[in-house]
Amino acid sequence: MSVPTLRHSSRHEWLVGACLLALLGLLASAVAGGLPGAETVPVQLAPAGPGPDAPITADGQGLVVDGRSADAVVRMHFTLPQRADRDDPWVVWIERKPVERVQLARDEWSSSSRGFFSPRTGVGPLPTGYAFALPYSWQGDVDLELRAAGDLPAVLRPRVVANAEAWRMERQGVAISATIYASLFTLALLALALFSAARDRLFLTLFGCATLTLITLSAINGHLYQVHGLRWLAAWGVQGLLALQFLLCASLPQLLLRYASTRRLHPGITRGIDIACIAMAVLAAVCLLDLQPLVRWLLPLSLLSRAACALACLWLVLDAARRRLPMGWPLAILAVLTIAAGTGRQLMLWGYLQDLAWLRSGEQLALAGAMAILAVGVINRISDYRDQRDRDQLARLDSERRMQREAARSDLNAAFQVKLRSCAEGDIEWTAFHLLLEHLVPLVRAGKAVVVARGYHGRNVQVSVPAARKAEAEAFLAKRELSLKRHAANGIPLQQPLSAGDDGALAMEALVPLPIRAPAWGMLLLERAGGEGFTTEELALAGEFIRLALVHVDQALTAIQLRRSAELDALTGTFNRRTIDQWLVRSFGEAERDGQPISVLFVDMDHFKAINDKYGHACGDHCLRTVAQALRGSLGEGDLLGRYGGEEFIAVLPARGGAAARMVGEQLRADVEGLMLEWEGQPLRLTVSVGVATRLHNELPAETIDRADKALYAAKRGGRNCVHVAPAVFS
Ligand SMILES: Nc1nc2c(ncn2[C@@H]2O[C@H](COP(=O)(O)OP(=O)(O)OP(=O)(O)O)[C@@H](O)[C@H]2O)c(=O)[nH]1
Repeated sequence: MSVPTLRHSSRHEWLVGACLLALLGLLASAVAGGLPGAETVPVQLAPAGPGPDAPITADGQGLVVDGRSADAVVRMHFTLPQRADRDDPWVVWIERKPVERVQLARDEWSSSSRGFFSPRTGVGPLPTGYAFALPYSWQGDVDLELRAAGDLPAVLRPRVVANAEAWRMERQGVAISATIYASLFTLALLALALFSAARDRLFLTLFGCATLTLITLSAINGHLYQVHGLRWLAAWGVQGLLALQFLLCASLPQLLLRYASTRRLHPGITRGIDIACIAMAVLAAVCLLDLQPLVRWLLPLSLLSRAACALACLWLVLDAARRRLPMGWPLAILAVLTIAAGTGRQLMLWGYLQDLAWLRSGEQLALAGAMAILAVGVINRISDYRDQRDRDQLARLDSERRMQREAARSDLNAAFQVKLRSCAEGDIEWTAFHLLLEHLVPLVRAGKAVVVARGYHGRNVQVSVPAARKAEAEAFLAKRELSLKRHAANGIPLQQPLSAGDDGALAMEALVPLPIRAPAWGMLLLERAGGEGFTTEELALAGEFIRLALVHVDQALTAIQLRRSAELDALTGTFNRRTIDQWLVRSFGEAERDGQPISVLFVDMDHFKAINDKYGHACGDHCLRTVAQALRGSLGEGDLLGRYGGEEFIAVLPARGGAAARMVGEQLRADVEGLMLEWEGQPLRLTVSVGVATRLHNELPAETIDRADKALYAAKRGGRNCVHVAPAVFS
């Protein structure tokens, strides 16, 4: 299947606006949640011992964990005011960062040790920070030792807040994390449903990315290890986190590549992205295999791959936006936001920025938002598939229709060839139009159809379908004959709604003129029930069928004329000598088979040369035609008449013997003698001599003709204008 064209995204602008507004609302609420509450006690960090390199940030607010698993220790100093509410003690609250352990201690008191990868019960389902409740009795100046260690460099900024404030921050974190997880989970389900519906691997990639993002973010937040069945994943520690980040960095550009269909446009760059993605997937595998010599390189490589992934994604979405792909610009904006928030979060982890809620969750919210926008963009493809499917369906229907029409056209052609060949001359037009309607009406879904032709080859023809409504069609045509004739002269097909009849039913009528030469005219009328008109294609088809019918009518008529000119004598219209010879052979064979007599008469005009000489050849021709007509009139149905030579005719009389043949000969002679002929005002008198011969047993046509010829000669010698019957043998 060809790649569907992606379309302009303007119709989703409102949706983009709504999404961005929702996202901004969430961010605003996150920022509000991150502001220090009223009940916060200022904390000052100081070196725990006399050593020169205290692990404290420059502002004196953060403990620096260097990522080498050795404990970093600082002294916290703060002054606790008197608490009114015993149920709301002071709490040391530390942003949840991936550290192995963090603990507080003072004299004999020490808190329990907390760790990112050692999930604890009783901290809520989606913990945001490490909260250590301080004994209620503590008041005034307090010095506490804070210890922390981890495999990743991080800065911990302890805050002393009222318990209620700590819970507020926790609830805030739960709301934001739940929003992110729920949206990613919904997206993953949606992508899976879309994949099963559309069978496009793009949706499968979206599903994979949404799922991977969900897992990675929940791992980065430490929530993944809170899930009872997934606690074992914590065994991988930081390397598990890095592996997930590598995988995510490998999958996001792949998703964007598919979304942007850039593969075909920039093969070099996309091949580079592919190779980088494969390298990141390999690094993810290395993380999980825990290959010790490589471990120290994994963290810088992870930062590098995140930067590379960010750049690749930015390039892809900017390219998509430039090409005006659906959701291109909103996605580009969110990509920039995600990268900015991700950079801020990393700076926060390293201690360059304060622990603010929007820095904590901004990247994740922006990433989830970008995935949602991307999902909207790729869902747009569904309509492209639908358009493509509709186009395919139309093309299939069109080709089916073409094939059907082509088949009907060749059927019609074959029918014309078979039926018109065996048609009598007078039936050719009617038969052709009938065949035309028979083939056309089902194709154009016409309820009724009529072909009317006036003066076509000198004939008036009218054919209607269904035949049962012929009388109705005739009455209808009689009323409109004049207007139809006028329209036929235009030669342009048209259609018009028919005025509703008594039953109120609507109908469309198409008029397709027959291209025949004036003064003849003709029209094809098609009627379809209902308001649906005939398509241009249907009218064109009707025109084409009409032209085909007219061509075949002309061919059939020409064939008949050719046949006739080959069989008949051009001057007299009687059979020519070749035809008569063929008929004689056939008739003699039949007489032999049936045991019937057969006679041959030779009729020769008397003194014809004298007429020619006296009045000219035109007069002679006229006499020949007139005599031929008279002879034809005197012969019976089954008798044959032909011109055998100049002024000599032959008549073949099947089933008649000598006496009957002689009588016919006498009749012919008398009829010619009785002709009242005139030429240029002068009366002409014509006579003929007739020689008769009846077939003898086993006699061949040539032999009988020979005897008839001799009998004619005898008649001529006997004074002309008489009949002589040939004896069996001339003496
Ligand atoms: N006008 C005309 N004359 C023809 C045609 N074919 C033959 N003829 C003429 O017919 C005449 C035949 O003459 P003849 O064979 O002498 O016979 P005849 O004059 O009829 O004399 P008898 O047969 O002996 O009575 C010739 O003059 C031919 O030119 C034709 O098609 N048209």
